Parts: sequence; C-alpha cells; structure tokens
Amino acid sequence: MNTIVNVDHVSKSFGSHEVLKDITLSVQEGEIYGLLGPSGSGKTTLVKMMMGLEKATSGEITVHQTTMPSLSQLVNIGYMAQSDALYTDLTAKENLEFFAALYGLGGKRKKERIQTVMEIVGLQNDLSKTIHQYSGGMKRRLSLAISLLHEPKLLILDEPTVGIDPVLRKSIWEQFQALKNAGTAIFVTTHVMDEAERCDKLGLIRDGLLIANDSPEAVKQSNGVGSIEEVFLLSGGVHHAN
Ligand SMILES: Nc1ncnc2c1ncn2[C@@H]1O[C@H](COP(=O)(O)OP(=O)(O)OP(=O)(O)O)[C@@H](O)[C@H]1O
Repeated sequence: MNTIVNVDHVSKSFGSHEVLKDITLSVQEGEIYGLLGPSGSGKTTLVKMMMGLEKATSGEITVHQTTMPSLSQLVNIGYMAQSDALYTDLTAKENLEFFAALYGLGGKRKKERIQTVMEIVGLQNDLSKTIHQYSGGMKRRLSLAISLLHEPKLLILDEPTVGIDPVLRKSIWEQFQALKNAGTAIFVTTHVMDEAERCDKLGLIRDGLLIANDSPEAVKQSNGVGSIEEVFLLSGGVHHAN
C-alpha cells in the first residue's frame, strides 16, 4: 500500500510546553485514520503540522514523500479546519467558486464539482444564500464541501461533523467510505465514538504521547474493554471502580 502521510518521531513545543512527544504514525492510501484525545491534547497542532501551518520542533512529516511544509503539496490536500474559513458576505456559490479558482478548476468541471460536493453535504438548495444566512452546522457542511472540491488524494479533517445532525453525519460518513474505497486517504480528528469505530486505524493521544495506534478492534482488545468510549475514558484518566 502507498503511504500518503508519514509522521516520523515528531515533537512540538510551544515555549517550554511540550505538546506532542515523539509521535510516529502513517496514513495509507484508501485508509481512514482517526485521531482521538482529550481536549487540548494536541490533535489540532498535529493537523496543522501535517498541513505545514506549524513547524515541528523535531522530527519530520511527509505528504506524498515530500517534507512539509510544501506549497506544491497543498493542491493534493483537502483541509477542513476547526473554525470555518468562509467569506460571510458572499453566497455559498461564490465561496465555492473562489476556492475552485484557487484549485485551478474552471468551466464545466467547476460547475459539476460544485453541484456534486453540495449534494454530498445536503446543501444543493442553499447555493444562493449568503453565509450570514447559514446556521453553524450549514457552515461546517459548506467547509466540508470546499475541502472535497478538487478531489484531493488526502483529506485532513479537524472535527468535521461538529454541529451536524446524526442523519446527515451518517450520510457524510458514507461518503467518507466511498472516498476511501476510491483510494483517498482520510485523517480525521473526532470526539464522536461511533465515528472512531468506523476508522480503519485509530490513534489515541494522551499527555502528548501516542498511546495507541492500531485498528479499533486491536485498541479495544489491548485495553481489555468492549468499546472505544471505554478506551477514551481510560486514556483520559477515568478509571473503572472494579
Ligand atoms: N500557537 C500556540 N501557542 C501556544 N500554545 C498553543 C498554541 N497552539 C496550541 N497551543 C497549546 O497546545 C495544546 C494543544 O492544543 P490543540 O489545539 O492542538 O489541542 P486539541 O487536542 O486539538 O484540543 P481540542 O480537542 O479542544 O480542539 C494546548 O495546551 C494549547 O493551549
């Protein structure tokens, strides 16, 4: 299998605060990798380093065998940040057209891609609304649509389904499965346990260390518990009474 992202012994400090310690993981073509960890454990920091928006203090991150940060790799990545980067005075269509232009999409293909990605997130009837008229969940969905526009080989999604209702969440995860089956590598941070169960591989961060890096089944087995929720509670320092 093709390695799309390789994180090799990466540490990151902000001043004297070491947020991530010696993290090593990889994401393969056609794989969904889920990153779990308590709030403030460094998930977004790792995502930003993968995108080249933060620099590792030590270690190396490569995307398609290219050391990050690398401008040339950005066209191969679909990125959805935790806060929506949308132009609020513009309509959804204008936002999509702006990002399509950045990715070099034009003409018929641009039109088709805008239609397709808006159908994926269930916003096909809201193209002409300005972002001011969008709810928080609609903004998340539009951000996801934008990250999918250029059919990237790698999707990096920082809590993509926050504020999205369970029905739409299910259909969005079905799309992730379809993208994965088409060979897309997906790296996703989440707090949602049933999403974690759907990943091929799970990473669990605690106190800056990657304490698990395996399939959901193997992570549950090695912790002797029946659900990822229990693994998560254990990783957060919550212990069972027995
Ligand atoms: N630019 C920065 N300067 C200083 N400290 C930072 C900076 N960015 C993040 N941190 C610190 O790094 C730690 C990890 O933050 P990060 O946002 O990566 O956590 P997270 O796991 O994504 O949290 P959440 O689940 O709440 O989004 C926190 O203690 C945060 O305060």
